[in-house]
Amino acid sequence: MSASHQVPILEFPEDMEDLESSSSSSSRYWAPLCAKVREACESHGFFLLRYQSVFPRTLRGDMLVAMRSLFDLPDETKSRYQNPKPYRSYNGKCSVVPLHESFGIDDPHRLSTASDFTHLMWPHGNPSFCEALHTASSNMLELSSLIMRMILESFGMGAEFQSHIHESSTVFRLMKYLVPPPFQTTGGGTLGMVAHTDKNDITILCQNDVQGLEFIPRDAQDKWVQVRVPEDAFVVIVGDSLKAWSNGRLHAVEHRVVMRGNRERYSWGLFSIPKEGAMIRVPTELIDTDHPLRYRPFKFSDYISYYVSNIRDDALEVYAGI
Ligand SMILES: O=C(O)CCC(=O)C(=O)O
Ligand SMILES: [Fe+2]
Repeated sequence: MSASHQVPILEFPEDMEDLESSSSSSSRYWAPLCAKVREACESHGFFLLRYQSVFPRTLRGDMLVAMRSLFDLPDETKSRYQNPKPYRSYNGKCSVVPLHESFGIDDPHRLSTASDFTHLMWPHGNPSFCEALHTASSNMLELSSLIMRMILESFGMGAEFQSHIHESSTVFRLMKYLVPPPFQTTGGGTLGMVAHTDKNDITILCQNDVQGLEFIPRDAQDKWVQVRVPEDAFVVIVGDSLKAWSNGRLHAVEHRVVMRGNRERYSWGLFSIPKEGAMIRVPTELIDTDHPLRYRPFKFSDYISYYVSNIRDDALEVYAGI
């Protein structure tokens, strides 16, 4: 892996909450950290993040137990979860990526939502699953809002743009990748998730210790690079909506999952998405002679509808590019 393809690893300190406060001594640390987040989002479109206090080891363990219990349910039970919105319903072993299974749940940081989903899967309840889902999504939502705030501040934008954060909701995705058949495990591996850019603002992913995530570096448009995600790290990914909002300064990285070896992979992620009806509009602060306007204003929901019916790699440019 060449130096430019090294994935940035950031670490947020345990006392992050104190740093966020605006006193001048803490801002000496806060501002450089915001700049590092922005730099990673501009140069790579994603980064690895260590931030123990958001996701202690015990919660990771609880999430993995919870996910195993969910995906071990009979297909018939899992298929009860149907949702008309794209990328939500139980999606199992489809013909394009037969190794992949997933659920997408809207806002399970609300206890009632986590509980409804749990009761649909386990009519007699499953308190430990519900607790893990609710806590994981609440903590990851907090982290996602923090990262959005850091990005805004790195562009010199303060409270007046906080609406961009508040006008977002979330989808929490639970994913399992099956072991590829033995004849497919050698060489290039088997595709677990097709190449794509995320369509939302920011994605925060966690996984078990089975690797598989790959990305195309910003400066090498045709070369896939494997990422080794440490077990205690998050992967933070910039999506198309944030790229558009930033007038193309931030990079929405193309990524995919390739399965090799003989162990199952589990991952879970919080996708922050603009709220129903919210417009994505480049702020005037991000338009200048070096950065002429690249995207027209658009509604996220319209963009998703366009993407779902056209599925193309250059969807953002074709749909909203100027
Ligand atoms: O499972 C992973 O690590 C990646 C998932 C992903 O890229 C997605 O759901 O958009
Ligand atoms: Fe993705």
